[in-house]
Amino acid sequence: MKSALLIINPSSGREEALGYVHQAERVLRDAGYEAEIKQTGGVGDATRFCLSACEAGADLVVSIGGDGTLHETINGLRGQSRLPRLGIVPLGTVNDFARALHLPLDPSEAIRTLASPHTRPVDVGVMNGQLFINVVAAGTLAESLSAVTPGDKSRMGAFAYVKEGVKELASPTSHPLIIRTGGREWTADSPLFLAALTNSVGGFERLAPDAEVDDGLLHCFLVRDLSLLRTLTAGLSLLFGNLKNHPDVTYFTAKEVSVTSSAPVRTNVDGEDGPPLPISLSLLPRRISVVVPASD
Ligand SMILES: Nc1ncnc2c1ncn2[C@@H]1O[C@H](COP(=O)(O)OP(=O)(O)OP(=O)(O)O)[C@@H](O)[C@H]1O
Repeated sequence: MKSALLIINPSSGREEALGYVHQAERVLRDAGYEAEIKQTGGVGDATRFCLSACEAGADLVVSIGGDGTLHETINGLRGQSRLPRLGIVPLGTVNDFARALHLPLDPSEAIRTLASPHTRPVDVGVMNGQLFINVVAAGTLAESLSAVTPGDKSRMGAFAYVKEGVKELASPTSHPLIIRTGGREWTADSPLFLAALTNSVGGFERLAPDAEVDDGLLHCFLVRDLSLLRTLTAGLSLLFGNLKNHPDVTYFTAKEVSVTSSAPVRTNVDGEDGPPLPISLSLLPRRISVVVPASD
């Protein structure tokens, strides 16, 4: 019999995940899995649960929660030679990765998808030895996203991020950032550097419209110091999927990038607080197989 581990974060999004446990168990049992269920209680649990499932030879690991739970779950796959397939039931606030993969955003439909025999290989990012699945951001705008509280997320959903972002955009602060890739180098006072693996960042599905989950590239945006007027035009470019062409944005793709600063600058990785700069980014092409609907 095949084995599956369901990792459930009861606090994700609007705190609805536990209500889907029985349905998920039933779908997996009908698909021939013996399913174990583990509930996270705090930071690092999803990583530990996933790691022990890998070591026990699990065929499928399912993340039931938001992007943060998914981020912790995939970090349990680090260094493993035989990887289980990854199932995703998006129950977070934004669910960027599920959007990028065109997975069903309706939890019941996503649970039915777990029985699908189809998978799609996806790239995984590496930042200072940690894995990420969606995006790394550095700078004051990234810090403002980390200021969103779980209470705000439960109450306001994705609007909680918009609220903090708009507050920061009204008077953005910049830090001196140095970006290096291959033989190239950029230095700029910047409120934001982004490296995205997928097109969906913070719920904006048009931020990096060229990014594919399996293209083997980091899609990088360096935003230079902006006046309020230019901030507004950059906001519009973001909405219309044209950010990379904005005159104050440097866009490039790379397989490896480093970001340093002479100032203390924090990062945000997959929507969660990350380490301070310096960071080194790279990726593992098509490393994880994600269960997708039959039509994908
Ligand atoms: N039982 C728990 N109570 C509180 N926090 C938890 C619990 N289990 C895990 N966590 C923490 O929840 C965070 C992940 O939340 P997740 O991203 O899944 O939901 P979200 O923040 O609502 O969604 P999104 O990332 O889309 O904004 C991680 O920091 C994790 O350590």
